Amino acid sequence: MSRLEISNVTAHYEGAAAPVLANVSLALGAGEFVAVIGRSGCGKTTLLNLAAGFAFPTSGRLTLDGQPVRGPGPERAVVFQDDALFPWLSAVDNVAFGLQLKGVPKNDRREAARGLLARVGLAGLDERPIWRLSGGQRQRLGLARALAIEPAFLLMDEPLGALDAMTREHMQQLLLDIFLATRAGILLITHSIEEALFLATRVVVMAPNPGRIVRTLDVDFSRRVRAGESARAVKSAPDFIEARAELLDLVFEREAQ
Ligand SMILES: Nc1ncnc2c1ncn2[C@@H]1O[C@H](COP(=O)(O)OP(=O)(O)OP(=O)(O)O)[C@@H](O)[C@H]1O
Repeated sequence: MSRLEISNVTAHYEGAAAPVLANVSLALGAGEFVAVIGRSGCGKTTLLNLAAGFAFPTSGRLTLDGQPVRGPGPERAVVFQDDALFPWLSAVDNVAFGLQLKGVPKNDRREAARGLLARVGLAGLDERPIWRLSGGQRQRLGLARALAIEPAFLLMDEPLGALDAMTREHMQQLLLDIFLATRAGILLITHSIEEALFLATRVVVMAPNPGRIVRTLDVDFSRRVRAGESARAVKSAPDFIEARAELLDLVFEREAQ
C-alpha cells in the first residue's frame, strides 16, 4: 500500500520575506481523499508541487513508502485546471500517449485508451480533436490520461475550477466513482468548501503568511452518496451545512487576520 508523507516541511521562494509553507505535515495513503482549502496565496499549489516532485522543500521530509521523493514519478499523476493536453492529437491519442509512457505495446494502446475514454464518459469521442471538446470534456480527458498510468496517487489542482455548476457536479460524481474504483490516494486542491466536504475523507484548511495547516477535519459525506443518497440530499443535510459553515468561518476568520 502506497503512502506519501510530507513531514514538517518548510519552503521558501527566493526573495520572499515569509516562508511559503511552514512546518506542514500531511500524509496520504491509498483509499484516502484529502481536499485542501484556504484563501488564495496560502500555499496550496506549492504543497501540491512538492508532493508531485516538481519543487523541493527548504527543510523537512517528503517520502514515498519511506523513500525520499526526488522528483516526479509515474505513481503520482497530476491533473491541472488547464490540462496540458496535446492539441494536435485526438482524444484517444492523448490517452494513448500516457499508455506509451507506461510501456503498453503500440497495438494495445488505442484499445486500452478507448476503454479509459468510456470510463470517463467520453465514449464515441475518440477521434475528436482537442479543440472540438468542451471544457468539461477536456477535464474528463485529462482524468483519463492520468488514469492511464494507473497511479497510486492522483494530485489535482483545482481541476473543476473552470467548469459551469452543472458540469462541475457531474465531474464531482465522476471523481467519486474513480476514487471508489481505483482506491488511489487523492489530493485535491479546491476553492470550493462544498466540493471539499462532499468529496473528501479529510479536509485540510490552510492559512497564509506563512502557509500552514490550521485545521484538519475527517469527514464521510461521500459514503452517503455511495449508500444511495443523492448528491443534492447530502449537500443539503443539516450536518453538511453545519460543517460547511464551520469551514467558512475558519477560512474567513483567518482572512480577517
Ligand atoms: N514560483 C514562485 N516564485 C515566487 N513566489 C511564488 C511562486 N509561486 C508562488 N509564489 C507565491 O507563494 C505564495 C503561495 O502561492 P501558491 O500558488 O502556492 O498559493 P495557492 O494557495 O495555491 O493560491 P491560489 O489559491 O491563488 O492558487 C503566493 O504568495 C505566491 O505569490
